[in-house]
Amino acid sequence: MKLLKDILYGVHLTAVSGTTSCDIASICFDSRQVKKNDVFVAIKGTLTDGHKYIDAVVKAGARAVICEELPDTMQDEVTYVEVENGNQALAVMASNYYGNPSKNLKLVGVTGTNGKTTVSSLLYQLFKKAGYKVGLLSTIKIMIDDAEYPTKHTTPDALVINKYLEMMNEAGVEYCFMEVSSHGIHQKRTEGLVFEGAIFTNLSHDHLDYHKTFAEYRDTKKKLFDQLSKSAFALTNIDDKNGLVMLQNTKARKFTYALKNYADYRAQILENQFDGQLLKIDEHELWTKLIGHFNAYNMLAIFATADLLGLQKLETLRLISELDNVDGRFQYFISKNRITAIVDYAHTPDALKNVLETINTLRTGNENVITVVGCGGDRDRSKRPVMGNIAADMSNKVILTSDNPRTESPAEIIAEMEAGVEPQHFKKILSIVNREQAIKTACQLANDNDIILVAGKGHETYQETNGVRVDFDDFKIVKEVLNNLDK
Ligand SMILES: CC(=O)N[C@H]1[C@@H](OP(=O)(O)OP(=O)(O)OC[C@H]2O[C@@H](n3ccc(=O)[nH]c3=O)[C@H](O)[C@@H]2O)O[C@H](CO)[C@@H](O)[C@@H]1O[C@H](C)C(=O)N[C@@H](C)C(=O)N[C@H](CCC(=O)O)C(=O)O
Ligand SMILES: Nc1ncnc2c1ncn2[C@@H]1O[C@H](COP(=O)(O)OP(=O)(O)OP(=O)(O)O)[C@@H](O)[C@H]1O
Ligand SMILES: N[C@H](CCC[C@H](N)C(=O)O)C(=O)O
Ligand SMILES: [Mg+2]
Repeated sequence: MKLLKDILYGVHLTAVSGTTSCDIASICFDSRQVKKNDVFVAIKGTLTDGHKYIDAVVKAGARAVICEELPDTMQDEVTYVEVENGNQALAVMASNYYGNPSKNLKLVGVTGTNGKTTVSSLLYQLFKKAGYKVGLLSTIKIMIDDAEYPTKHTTPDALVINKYLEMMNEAGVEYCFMEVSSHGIHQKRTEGLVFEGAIFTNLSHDHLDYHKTFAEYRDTKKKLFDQLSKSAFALTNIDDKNGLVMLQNTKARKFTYALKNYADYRAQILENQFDGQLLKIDEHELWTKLIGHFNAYNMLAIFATADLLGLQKLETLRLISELDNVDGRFQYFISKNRITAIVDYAHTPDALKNVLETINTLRTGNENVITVVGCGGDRDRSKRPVMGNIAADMSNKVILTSDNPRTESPAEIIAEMEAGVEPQHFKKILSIVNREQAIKTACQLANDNDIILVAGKGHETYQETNGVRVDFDDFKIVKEVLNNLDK
């Protein structure tokens, strides 16, 4: 039990009815989970409004209700607190409830359209190798040093974040790296957290269903930097045209990285091969297994972060060369007949273009590139035609297919992708709704030495349709099919 007034510390209250000196069992923002003596926080969401469920939570035994407007009828035994913003209140309350765990470790946030999982997972690996106890909150998984936990979000809700940070405190974790998505920032899931630093990777087309305009999407990302303290660091990629925007209003110490422009941290690509690339960072040569110019940015970002967090530069470079690729990011397998199958989480136009550019620059002869790709349902529809055309333009053959249709019709999503394909590429494309069948067809079409790219789902081990997730693993399937075809 915790006192309501302690949980509310730092929350801007606009009205209170009842006592705040009451005991609270736990914080809840979903009426369906409220138990006796809980405090319920009403949130205005995208589908419904938590305020509609206030009567129901009171019946279920809630001791207190936090809301943006006090209800017309109030019960004497319940405390009602009015706040300006439910999401913000929830985030601050969650931090207080779990003892402000972000203050007891060095928390670094990574934001940007692409590269968040890669950068945060590599930082986790790097700091582990350097001998520290490390935490990770990422799209793929949550790690408390060596213990792994599943996750459904890139940036979980404030209660989940703070619960895991508290567990990290208990486990003696010193550094934690976390992905900060634009949905997370917009829904204030990370407010109330104390960041040691923040990293910006890049900004390109995504989530314009949710943020409506690119400017709004950019400004949402920028908020992470606006909220940093004076002692924190703000590290940005200034080869990206929005890199400097992130630093405009931050109080933090500002640092830049770049491959093309003058910056505090610079890298050069000396060699690029299928099994790795040679980089020059800080006058030192460094071999990394991660390929593609986008990964040169990722490696530079982690080198700079390690330096800003006080690791020795030479030791960092040595450890970076040992880092392994992240699951589902350019994960490849070479078959008996030298067909290369690559699984990559490219689910945005920019990521798809980068991956195909990398593949095309590594081609040594006249091998064909066969791409299997789809676009997610209930997500930004305007990505679909653009991704359809990028795939067709940069591959010899494309199979358009499904990627988590969610509540949409898979065939209609594919039709929207097809609509973007320019006429000169029409003969390259095939559409197969069933993703397994699409992968099988790509494998059947592949000749010796060809390259198959299966894009969009990366590490995911499911396909989601109408709220139901069935087991589905791109890498496992493509490997099995090629082996069974004896190719
Ligand atoms: C669009 C979106 O982001 N939605 C998130 C949001 O839910 P919502 O706004 O739809 O909530 P709602 O259903 O309208 O309900 C409003 C409030 O009423 C409450 N409620 C609802 C029903 C009821 O009977 N009783 C009740 O109390 C709900 O608990 C909620 O507090 O708040 C929920 C709780 O935090 C999230 O789980 C949910 O994520 C949904 C499932 C989702 O798919 N989000 C994706 C888009 C997302 O967040 N992705 C980013 C990654 C993007 C990227 O990296 O590219 C992420 O960080 O994971
Ligand atoms: N720095 C980068 N710049 C551009 N593209 C990148 C970069 N790093 C990775 N990518 C591409 O984007 C894909 C997704 O990378 P990653 O999972 O690291 O991004 P993310 O930002 O975590 O994505 P999400 O928003 O889904 O969490 C990769 O599979 C790769 O194709
Ligand atoms: N974080 C991204 C992941 C997209 C991955 C893709 N496979 C899909 O399901 O659309 C999102 O939630 O939009
Ligand atoms: Mg991610």
